[in-house]
Amino acid sequence: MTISIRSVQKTFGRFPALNDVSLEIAPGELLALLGPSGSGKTTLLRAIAGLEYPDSGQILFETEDVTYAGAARRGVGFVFQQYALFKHMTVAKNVAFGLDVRKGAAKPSKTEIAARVDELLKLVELGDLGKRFPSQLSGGQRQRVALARALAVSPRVLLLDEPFGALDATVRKSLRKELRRIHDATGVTTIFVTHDQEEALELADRVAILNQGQIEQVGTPSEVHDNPANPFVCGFVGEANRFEGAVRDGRFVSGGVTLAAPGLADGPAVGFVRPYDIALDGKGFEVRVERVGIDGAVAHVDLVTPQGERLEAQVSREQGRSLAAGAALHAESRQAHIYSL
Ligand SMILES: Nc1ncnc2c1ncn2[C@@H]1O[C@H](COP(=O)(O)OP(=O)(O)OP(=O)(O)O)[C@@H](O)[C@H]1O
Repeated sequence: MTISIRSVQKTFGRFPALNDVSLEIAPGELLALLGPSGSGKTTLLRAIAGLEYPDSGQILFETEDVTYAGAARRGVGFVFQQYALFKHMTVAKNVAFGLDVRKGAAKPSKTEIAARVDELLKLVELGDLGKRFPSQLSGGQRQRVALARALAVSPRVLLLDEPFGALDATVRKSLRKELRRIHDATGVTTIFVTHDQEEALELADRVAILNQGQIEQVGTPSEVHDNPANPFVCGFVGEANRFEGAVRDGRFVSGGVTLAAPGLADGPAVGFVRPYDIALDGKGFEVRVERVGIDGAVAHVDLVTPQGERLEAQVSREQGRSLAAGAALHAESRQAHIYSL
């Protein structure tokens, strides 16, 4: 189902939580809403769910205007960060809940419900745990149950608000892959809120980056990472060294750091270089190695220019091992992102 968000505005008191937000989500797409705390992600998700109403603007499901429709009418499945499972019900009963509460002809038979619960528990790989209670599950398992429960009613759209936020890093990573697999198996249009850029880039088909109630950029993970539209996106998506300086004659200069800035007009600018876009192979501006930290297959090298600018390069483990603190080198960026101010 296509979801269209058109010029949505939402103010709490005098604070604009959403400021003229427009966004189109394609059928079957997995879209991440990414942004820092307070940027409006949850407010936008709640407006799509029908748990919050915009002050102005429109939300369409296909051609149906649902801007002021109640949550129940929209056919959305919702998963929150906090496990909202019913503690006194078994896993199977939790998953069945949305079907059990249906009335009259809309309610499937007992056998149908049991079959659907079985199918969903298999899908989230909890096939054997239907008889357990939520208190007998790990945090990751509870979120799988929450996901199965949200999917039970065959929602038109699945909305997830930081669903893995309360879990540890390893469980988060594996559930991320699970969610992608489940999404691919069900094909349900999914919107996923996160403040974790790695999670958004790894999981989503497209990422919408929010900042102070506005959308800064929408694009595929590669587009927002490789071609960030503005300094905010560049600093927020992927790691980056940031320098303030000026462009003169096609070069950006910030103290001892120089970067190629072809085609940019002379004047004040801000430049970003990703640590893995810095080459330490004898060319470029002068730097001194302050520290080398080996982290698995890569090495993080802290560098300082003679004028005092600090930057980090990421090189191979082998190259990192060959570098000693105090060594004088030359650094060159393979790719930089420079924005006129
Ligand atoms: N019910 C409310 N009443 C007043 N202000 C609110 C309300 N809900 C949200 N806000 C404010 O609106 C802004 C956006 O909040 P929102 O929860 O959408 O941000 P978020 O990007 O989801 O943040 P987080 O990642 O911290 O959850 C925040 O400044 C928040 O304080």
